[in-house]
Amino acid sequence: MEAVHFGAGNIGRGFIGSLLHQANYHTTFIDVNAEVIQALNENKQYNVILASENSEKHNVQHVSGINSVTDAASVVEAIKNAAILTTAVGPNILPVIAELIAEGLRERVKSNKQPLNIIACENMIGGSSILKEKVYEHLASDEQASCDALIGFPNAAVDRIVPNQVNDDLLEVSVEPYYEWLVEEIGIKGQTPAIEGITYVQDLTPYIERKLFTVNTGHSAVAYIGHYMGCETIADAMDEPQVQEIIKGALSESGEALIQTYHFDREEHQTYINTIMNRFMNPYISDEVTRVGRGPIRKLGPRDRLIRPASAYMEVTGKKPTYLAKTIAAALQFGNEQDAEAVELQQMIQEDGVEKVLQSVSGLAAGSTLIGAVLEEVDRIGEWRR
Ligand SMILES: NC(=O)C1=CN([C@@H]2O[C@H](COP(=O)(O)OP(=O)(O)OC[C@H]3O[C@@H](n4cnc5c(N)ncnc54)[C@H](O)[C@@H]3O)[C@@H](O)[C@H]2O)C=CC1
Ligand SMILES: O=P(O)(O)OC[C@H]1O[C@](O)(CO)[C@@H](O)[C@@H]1O
Repeated sequence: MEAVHFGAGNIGRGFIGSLLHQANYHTTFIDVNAEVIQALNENKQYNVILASENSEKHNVQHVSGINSVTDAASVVEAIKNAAILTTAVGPNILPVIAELIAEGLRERVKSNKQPLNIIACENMIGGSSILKEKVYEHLASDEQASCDALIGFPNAAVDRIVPNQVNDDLLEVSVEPYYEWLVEEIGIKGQTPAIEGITYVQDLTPYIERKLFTVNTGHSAVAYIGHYMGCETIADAMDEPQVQEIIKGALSESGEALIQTYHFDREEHQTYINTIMNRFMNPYISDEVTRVGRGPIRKLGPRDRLIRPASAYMEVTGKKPTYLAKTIAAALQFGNEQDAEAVELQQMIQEDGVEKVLQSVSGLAAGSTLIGAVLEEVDRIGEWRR
């Protein structure tokens, strides 16, 4: 069975590639990183190491790579024959890969009448649906109709912490033992792919919101507050009592919104939060706050991990959030010369001020309660300096 996976990075190799191998797929990774593609074609295997006491090693075999910059024709050929297509490239890259996927589908549906499921494994709500929209922009209406019959775009949520890392072996990747891959069954065309590790759910919304507004809200709180306080890693930040206080408060606020919206059991949700806090403190992982905070414009978006839970908390409780507002205030301070979005955000703040940025980037109404709450925390932020 052939799998095509876009993005041979941390999640691609360390999570999706590993499960595809265990499910007996040959995986063709598509990437723009020539070095990684060359290594995949030369080595034809790589190791995934579990970041835990025993450093358990999983050897992932039956892999190859195609450089989509230099060999688009081979990507089209691979898509024609694939039994599943997955992505882990980052939300901003989905529109970039859409045209090539459209070319592959255009050729595929002419001769291959087997269904194909395309699963975007990105930290975002509705990733596969957005990818479908972008792909369809490149297809004529008759081609779209053929795809409607055969090509599924089920939405998914993926959860596994895979930090940036430099290993002697370029392909080796160290990952936390925990993982969760949820796929919405309703979007599947044909049989559900038999991949151990995927949990199929009828309605993804409660699960992806629970994941994004707990794991990602919490992780970004640690990253932004920690970065503001001068910490380099998530582990350093988790050692700070103020970070602990803010993350607990932020997850209690997002938790309230989730519990009231989706009727999660209060005790079970607290256990979920505790598990996540322990994952952030995994001593076998070294994760930079700059990685976890990367792309602050995306993360300050209206539907993302900071603004959405803060707005939802206000909707269900009628109160203004304190700890999510502190986290948003810290996100607005996230300067990092290596991060194009961080640079752009700081420029926007300099030119227009925080209030305007919260309107344009976060979609908040001028004079809204949340803007007021964040501005109060921006004024107080100096209190957290170490
Ligand atoms: N690393 C993590 O802990 C987690 C990441 N995610 C999500 O997984 C996705 C990928 O994240 P990571 O693996 O951490 O990032 P990464 O940066 O390690 O991997 C992304 C890969 O995509 C490749 N890429 C960039 N442009 C491309 C293009 N046009 N065509 C093909 N490949 C291209 C890059 O070269 C890179 O190899 C993101 O949406 C992220 O939010 C989700 C859960 C956890
Ligand atoms: O990948 P993003 O959306 O930039 O988020 C930062 C990272 O921190 C996490 O929230 C937890 O590891 C990952 O899911 C993610 O890679």
